Order: sequence, then structure tokens, then C-alpha cells
Amino acid sequence: MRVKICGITKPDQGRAIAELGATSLGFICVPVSPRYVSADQIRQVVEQLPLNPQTGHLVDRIGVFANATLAEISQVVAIAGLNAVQLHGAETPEFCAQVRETLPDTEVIKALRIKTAAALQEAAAYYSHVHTLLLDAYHPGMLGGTGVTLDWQSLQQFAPACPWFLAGGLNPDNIIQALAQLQPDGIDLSSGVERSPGDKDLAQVAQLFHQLQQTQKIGVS
Ligand SMILES: O=C(O)c1ccccc1N[C@@H]1O[C@H](COP(=O)(O)O)[C@@H](O)[C@H]1O
Repeated sequence: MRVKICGITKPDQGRAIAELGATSLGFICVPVSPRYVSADQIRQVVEQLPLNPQTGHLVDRIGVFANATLAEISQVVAIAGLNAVQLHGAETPEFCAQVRETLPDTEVIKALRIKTAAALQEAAAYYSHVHTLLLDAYHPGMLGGTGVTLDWQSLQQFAPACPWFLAGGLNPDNIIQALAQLQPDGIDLSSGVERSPGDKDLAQVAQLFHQLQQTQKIGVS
């Protein structure tokens, strides 16, 4: 299972979180967010990342955008050294397809903010235009990083035709409960493992991986 820790702003924390076992680091490229980082700041984090000793590769570097233009996204991907983009605004399937065509080496992840169970119907329109979906909780005043959880039970029938991440209010204390109900391809945590926006709590990240190991031991995958 992929484990994405989002809202990285500091090179030493990015490196430590990769070493703890994260498969993906997320960088908020949304200027109104308190976790916003510029392309140059992301580059500085990426330059400090270790290669995975098993694969010889870096962890995934995911830029989170909301309603950015194709030109803005392309520029940040190139400067920052990203290999994935997460589109967290009102991007249409057609826009996602354009991003995929323009950036063929970049994973395109569409985030859907789920207000009601009916909002899940939206997902199907994206299947053939993105590599991956991500489900986040809806908040009327914030785009993301809200700490609000989804109603996991209502997602039990969600079986998209592409891989998906579960996001929204996940933390070391509730991750086992979430994974007992759902089998996403990845999980995504931000505010649940931080001291303040953009300042990650390495002890909580370590606790998350400890919990995930317990989950494997008790057979909840
Ligand atoms: O974190 C932000 O500030 C943010 C801003 C704009 C769009 C998305 C943002 N974060 C995303 O929110 C989810 C989950 O956050 P949390 O675990 O509930 O705090 C995650 O996908 C982030 O990429």
C-alpha cells in the first residue's frame, strides 16, 4: 500500500519521512494554503531525498494543485522535480486528460471532495483520464488539509476502475479503524501528523508506521 505524507515544507523532515517508509511526499502548490511551498522550495526538499536502497529510486514527489493552469502546473513539475500531480480543485475530466497528455511521465491524481455518497458517482467520469483517484472529505471553507474524516462505511462499495488513495483526517489513532473498513491502494495524511501547518511531527509519522505494521500482523490489509 502506498503511504503519502502531505504538506512537506522542510528538507530535513522530507528526508526523515522518506527514511521512515513513506512511498510519497506531497507538496502544497496552492498559494492560499498555510502549507504552500514554491517550486524552488520543493526542489530544495527533493535534492535532499535519499534513494530507496531496494529500488534505487526516489519516493514519489506529488505536487498538489487546485484550479491551476496547465502552464503553471508544467512549470512547477519541471522546476521542482515532481513525478506526480494531485488536482484538488474543480478540474474537469477533460482538463485531467490535457495534463496527462502534456506531461506523459507524470502520474495524474484527481482528488474528489466527497460531500455526499452521491458525489462518488462523479468518479467514473475520470477513470480513463487519470492514473489514480483520491477521496478527501468536503469542508465548505477549505480545499484540503482539513482534518475532517470521510464516512468510511459509506465508501465500502467504492470500487473504481483505477487505483485510489483514501485521505481526510487520517492519523495514527484512526488508521487501523479506517483500514479495517476499506482497502484503498494508498493512504494520504497531512494534518493528522503535524504540529502546525507544514511542520510535520516525526514522532507521529513513526507512530503511523508502527500502527501499519500492527495492521499487517493482524491481517487487516
Ligand atoms: O493541506 C492543504 O493545505 C491543502 C490545500 C489545498 C488543497 C489540498 C490540501 N491538502 C490535501 O488535503 C488532504 C488531506 O488532508 P488532512 O489529512 O485531512 O489534513 C490531502 O490529500 C492533502 O493533499
